[in-house]
Amino acid sequence: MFSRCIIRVPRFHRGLATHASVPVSTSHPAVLHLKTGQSFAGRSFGAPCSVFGETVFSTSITSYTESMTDPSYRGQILVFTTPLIGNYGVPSNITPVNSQDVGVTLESSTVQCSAVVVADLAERFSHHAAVESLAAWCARNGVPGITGVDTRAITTLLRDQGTTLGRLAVGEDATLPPPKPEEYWDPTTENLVAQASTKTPYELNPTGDVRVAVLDFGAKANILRSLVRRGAAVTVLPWNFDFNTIRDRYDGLFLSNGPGDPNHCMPAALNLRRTLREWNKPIFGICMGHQVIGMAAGLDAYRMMFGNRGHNQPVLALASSGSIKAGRVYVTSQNHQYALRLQDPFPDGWEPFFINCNDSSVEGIKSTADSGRKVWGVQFHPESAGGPLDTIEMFTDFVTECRANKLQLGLHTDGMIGGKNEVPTLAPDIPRRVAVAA
Ligand SMILES: NC(=O)CC[C@H](N)C(=O)O
Repeated sequence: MFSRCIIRVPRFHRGLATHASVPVSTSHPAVLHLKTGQSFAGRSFGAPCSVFGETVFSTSITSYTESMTDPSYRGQILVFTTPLIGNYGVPSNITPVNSQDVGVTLESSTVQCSAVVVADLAERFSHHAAVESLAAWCARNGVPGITGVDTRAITTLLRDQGTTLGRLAVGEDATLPPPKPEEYWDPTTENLVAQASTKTPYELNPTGDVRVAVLDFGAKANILRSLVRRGAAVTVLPWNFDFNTIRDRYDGLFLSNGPGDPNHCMPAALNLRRTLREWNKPIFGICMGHQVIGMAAGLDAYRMMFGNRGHNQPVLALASSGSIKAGRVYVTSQNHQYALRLQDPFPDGWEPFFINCNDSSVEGIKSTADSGRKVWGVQFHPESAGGPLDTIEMFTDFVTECRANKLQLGLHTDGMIGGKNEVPTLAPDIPRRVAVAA
């Protein structure tokens, strides 16, 4: 008998199902204006304020919490193409103390994007780890959102016109005419990396057996976790710190992701050019870090039409290295607006590593086998958070190379820089987030 279809509706966990602080039906009106002239009216949620930003879309179907706390989204109004957003709420962002402690559960300590645009905000949420709704979280972090707009139409426009400056006008502002073209704020004119980077060096997992310095352009927490989980002692440095002044203390250098135009990072690329000339240990860069490696190698970083943001970007490996096999396609997590220009010939000592299967943009570069160097850069995010873990072993490859390099050089022996367990410090006052065994 099929007269009654029984659908099991999961019970909301521990009474955590709530309504947003202000139900959308009674919230303020909101309008998303694009500099190209179109406007989309909906209802506001989150913080009741108006913002400017660069309007971009992401095709990810999960992980709105990770995307929104990714520092690379700084200055951007993030449009989710997935219609229902907020249905699993937001977890606590305080990390339980364990051996992989980098201080946060999500990708940074706060919401980084300027605003979010969703078709259908879920005001009720259900997840065992959720502690609040998306709307309440946005409100607490001063970030406005708009719901009830046709995100398919907005995405089609952004795809056809390219990434466009926008204004999310909320409340009374929503009744005003759209800003004039010259009134739109362009976040890429600012050095967003300088805002997102740590201001002072700090260490994670100082008892790790291999020492990795991280140039922080706005690093996602999962990048730091991925290094720490593989046993690295990590020193996080401000984006413009000249690593050359301390490089002899390290077994490897990592360059992180970061927001905005990579050309603002030219000072870091120039420092790196010297490192590449004079220091022969493993170097790995992700996204902004990859672009900085490319600029140091002599490649040009250009602005793409609408970039790649999502968790389903296929990339083809053109060379084998470590866990990566030439000829294989890997599905990757991405969030970028700029890319390295493919040029023929490539600079001496360098080769393309990956290419995007959709738009043929450069997805990775590496030093050639005969260059004597071990340097890799990838435009995508092997650390995921969110997205697929197809390329996560690139972190193992990097830390393994650092370790092998250290063994070759004999740095593992006692007597080097005060003995193998002593952590050389940059300055006595570097704060240490010391790992505590779980
Ligand atoms: N995720 C990133 O590191 C992004 C790099 C750079 N901001 C870009 O948009 O291309």
